[in-house]
Amino acid sequence: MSSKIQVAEQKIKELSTLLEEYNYQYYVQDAPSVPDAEYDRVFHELKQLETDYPNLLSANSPTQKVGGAALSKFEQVTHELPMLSLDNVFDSDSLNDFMQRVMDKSNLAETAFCIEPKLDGLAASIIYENGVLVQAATRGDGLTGENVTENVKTIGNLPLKLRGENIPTRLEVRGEVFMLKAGFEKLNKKLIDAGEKPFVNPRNAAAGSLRQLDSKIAAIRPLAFYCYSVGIFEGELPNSQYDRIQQLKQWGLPVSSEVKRVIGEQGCHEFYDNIAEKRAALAYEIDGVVYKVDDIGLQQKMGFVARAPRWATAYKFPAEEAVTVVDNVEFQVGRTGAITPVAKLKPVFVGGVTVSNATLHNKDEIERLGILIGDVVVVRRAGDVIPQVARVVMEQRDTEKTRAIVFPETCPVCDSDVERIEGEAVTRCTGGLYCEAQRKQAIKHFASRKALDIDGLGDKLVDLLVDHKMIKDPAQLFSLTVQQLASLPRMGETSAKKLVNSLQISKKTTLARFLYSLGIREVGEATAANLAQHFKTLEAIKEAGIESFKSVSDVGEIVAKHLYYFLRQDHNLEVITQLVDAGIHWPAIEVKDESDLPLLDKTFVITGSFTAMSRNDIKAALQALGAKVAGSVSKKTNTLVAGEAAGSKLTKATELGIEILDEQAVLALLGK
Ligand SMILES: NC(=O)c1ccc[n+]([C@@H]2O[C@H](COP(=O)([O-])OP(=O)(O)OC[C@H]3O[C@@H](n4cnc5c(N)ncnc54)[C@H](O)[C@@H]3O)[C@@H](O)[C@H]2O)c1
Ligand SMILES: [Zn+2]
Repeated sequence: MSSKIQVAEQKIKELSTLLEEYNYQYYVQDAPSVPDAEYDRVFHELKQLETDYPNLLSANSPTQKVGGAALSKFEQVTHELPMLSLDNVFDSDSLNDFMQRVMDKSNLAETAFCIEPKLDGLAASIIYENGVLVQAATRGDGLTGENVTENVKTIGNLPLKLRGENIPTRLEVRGEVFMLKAGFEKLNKKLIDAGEKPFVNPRNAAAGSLRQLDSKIAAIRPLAFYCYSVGIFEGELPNSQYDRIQQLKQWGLPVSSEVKRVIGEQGCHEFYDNIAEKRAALAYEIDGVVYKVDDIGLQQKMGFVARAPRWATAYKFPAEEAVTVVDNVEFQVGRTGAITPVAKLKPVFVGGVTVSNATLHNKDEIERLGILIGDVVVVRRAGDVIPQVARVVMEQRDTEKTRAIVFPETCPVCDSDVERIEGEAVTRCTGGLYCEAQRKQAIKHFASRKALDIDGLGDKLVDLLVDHKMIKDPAQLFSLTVQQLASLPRMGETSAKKLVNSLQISKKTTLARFLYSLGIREVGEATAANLAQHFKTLEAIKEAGIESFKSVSDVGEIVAKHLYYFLRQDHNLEVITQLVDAGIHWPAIEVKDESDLPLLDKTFVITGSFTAMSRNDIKAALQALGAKVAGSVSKKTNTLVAGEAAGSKLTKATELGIEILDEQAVLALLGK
């Protein structure tokens, strides 16, 4: 034997063993370790070698077999007609070759094809006797399948009894058991919540659900079925694949509404493009299109090869999943300070594009995936969705080459500390005002209406100022000159002067607005007002500890921590000092003793509309007298202030017997 043949023989052995292992995981365990594209690649490599060295082709080769063996825990069913697989093509040239072969055989210039979506589930054979469902089986190895009658009977859209006329006395329909995408998501969520292992994809979820010994479990799984062919039958059926499917539909059997009959190549390509576009929006997964010769006579004339008919082929969509390696993990800081780990991948072609980055979202996701740098991973890109790491191929982990993903302790952009608050998935940079990644966002917030309310400083202008490196933080706004501003595109001297003027005006503010303007996470206007009222001075707030923050109304553990960490960053403190140095000031908050707070510990709710005072002003005035102002009526509410057109809150307050004040009464209470 020449050494070349020996090498080929060795390779064939290797590939066969690998495919057998993949088949076992896929068909027996319902849990594939590699994406279909990877399986198909190995399969085609083996097929090519066997074509090149026909003497090395064994009848036992995975290329000659269908599926996996039936599990012995099920009763076995012998198929009267073998259930085969389908040949695959991946490009339009190979599809054209297939069409050409059909046309050569048919001696017709234009042949009719029945085109069907290639449903991504598992094949089943269902036998009806005198219109009654008597047996259902999986494909198994094509000759022997598993008896899953009781489970199939639980499938919602499948009739137990056929309806209509001329039903064959015996009829075997074949089709796909699959799971709707929405049902799959729900099922996986349930499994995860119950601490169980989720399914890799809807196909495997359908297979795992159908092949349950307990039909009660199958019954609660969201399975569906579509017919796509007829096996054995005793009775009359049309002589066209398309007409047969329509006939099945008339007997009450579910069929896909996408099935079409077209003539010639042109129609076939159009159908493919059409459904490829629709794919993401379909309620179920499809992995390609199946082209079948429509004329049953011609089908019979063309016949079969070992594992597939010659009269049909599947044109598979570009794979949505591919295998690659994680070279590194980098950390990106978003506009709001969220730190996102991003996997740097060995570039891989998936979902029609080359992908070299995939987001890992956050720490929880990293833990869920169990991913390490150097791991072999499955990357998924479906439709326009950004690429994700779907899972780690644990079988291929090389512990010599992998290392853990370590989250940075400081922000990779500004070096401030990062925080991750318990119960939150996101890790954030606490640099806030200082962090370059968050700069624009921070300045826009600072200038916004409820913050410093800087007239004329819109989002676009902030972008320009930062892009032109004229400001780095809000404090630098106040040293901008008319000349500098006027040099910006689309900015005349008049607008520049106006802006400098409104910056000047904005310096006079309140402590509450100032606190709000700092953009501390989850510190909204109401919280800022409560903080100002509680602590009275900026100094007191800077010195407060977590517990002390928590004693402020509306401030819980999380907000307290955000406040505390923000004010522990030297960078942030510097910006605050610069702002005060730039002249930002506010009136001192009077320290009132408790006798000045007649509404202390009283909870008010305000609803409806008012004429003499705005709702916000009423709120502020009540708070100044020590009241708490809440958003909804509950047993804890003491008083409801109800203006014009008050609705459900008024009803509820009346039901609970809570004191109700109209506009006049509240004005009197406030001494206005
Ligand atoms: N990831 C893995 O480890 C792994 C392992 C084994 C197999 N696989 C995948 O499974 C494929 C092989 O499986 P297969 O033999 O079931 O072949 P297949 O899925 O490529 O094609 C045949 C099957 O298509 C289904 N089908 C859907 N719509 C149909 C329609 N309208 N008409 C006819 N049939 C339709 C039927 O179930 C039929 O049995 C591989 O190409 C690979 O993608 C993956
Ligand atoms: Zn930062």
